[in-house]
Amino acid sequence: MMQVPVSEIFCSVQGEGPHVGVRQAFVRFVGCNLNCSYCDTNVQKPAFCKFEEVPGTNVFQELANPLGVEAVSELLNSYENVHSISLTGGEPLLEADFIGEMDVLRPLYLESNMTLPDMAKKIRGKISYVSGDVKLIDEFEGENFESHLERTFECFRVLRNTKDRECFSKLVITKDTSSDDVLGVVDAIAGYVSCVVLQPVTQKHLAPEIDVMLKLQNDLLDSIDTLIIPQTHKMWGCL
Ligand SMILES: C[S@@+](CC[C@H](N)C(=O)[O-])C[C@H]1O[C@@H](n2cnc3c(N)ncnc32)[C@H](O)[C@@H]1O
Ligand SMILES: Nc1nc2[nH]cc(C(=O)O)c2c(=O)[nH]1
Ligand code: SF4
Ligand SMILES: [Mg+2]
Repeated sequence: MMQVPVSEIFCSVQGEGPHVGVRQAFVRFVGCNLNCSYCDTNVQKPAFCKFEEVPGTNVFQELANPLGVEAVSELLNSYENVHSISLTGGEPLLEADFIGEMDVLRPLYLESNMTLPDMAKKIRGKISYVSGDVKLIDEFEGENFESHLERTFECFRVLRNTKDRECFSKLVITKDTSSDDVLGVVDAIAGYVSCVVLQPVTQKHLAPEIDVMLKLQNDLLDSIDTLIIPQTHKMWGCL
């Protein structure tokens, strides 16, 4: 039976994107192949997985890592009235083999940096929702920006929007984001996604100007449904 380290398992509401507000069970895997400057999540491997048995209590059990796929599935299935199960991290596609063996009662909602197309192929038939980021950072170890983008586009093609799978894209926008870069990548993935979400970075000192966001949305709306939605879970302090 497969085992992997897990950072946390909890039940909350989706705080980002077009399904903001739906109740979800979350499993946060550890480890990431990227290192985004704005990342709000610890991607290191912890000795224990934090499990919030009763949603919203901030009371956690500590489960020794690694956890088996049956245990993780059972913990996720313990939550009531869940719309879907958020696979996040870190980068959940690094654990595609584990995800392939999960046996859960609700649809899977993948939160990914969309840079691992071969891993995506392993689980595409199991995923009902894809919240796919495009990372516009231009510092990559051993790889240039163009090949990073090519792999990103390939990953969107693998996990593209179909009648059985909803795929949308999120782009975190900072004050340093180039609007031309955004227009270029959205043009490349427009055929693969249901809509685009511009997500302003949450740290105030990194945030984009509001007029720049609204102009970018307006330019994108000429070709695709485009929403501006900030992270909402941070506003009311839930997980
Ligand atoms: C922590 S990541 C984990 C999943 C995957 N590695 C990814 O980046 O999509 C989950 C989401 O949080 C977003 N995020 C991380 N830090 C953020 C910040 N400071 N402001 C806004 N969104 C942020 C990411 O862009 C991503 O959409
Ligand atoms: N409430 C809530 N919504 C989220 N949407 C994406 C998250 C993530 O970290 O992947 C996240 C998260 O950590 N909490
Ligand atoms: S890809 Fe996701 S988890 Fe990895 S560093 Fe970037 S925001 Fe953080
Ligand atoms: Mg988060």
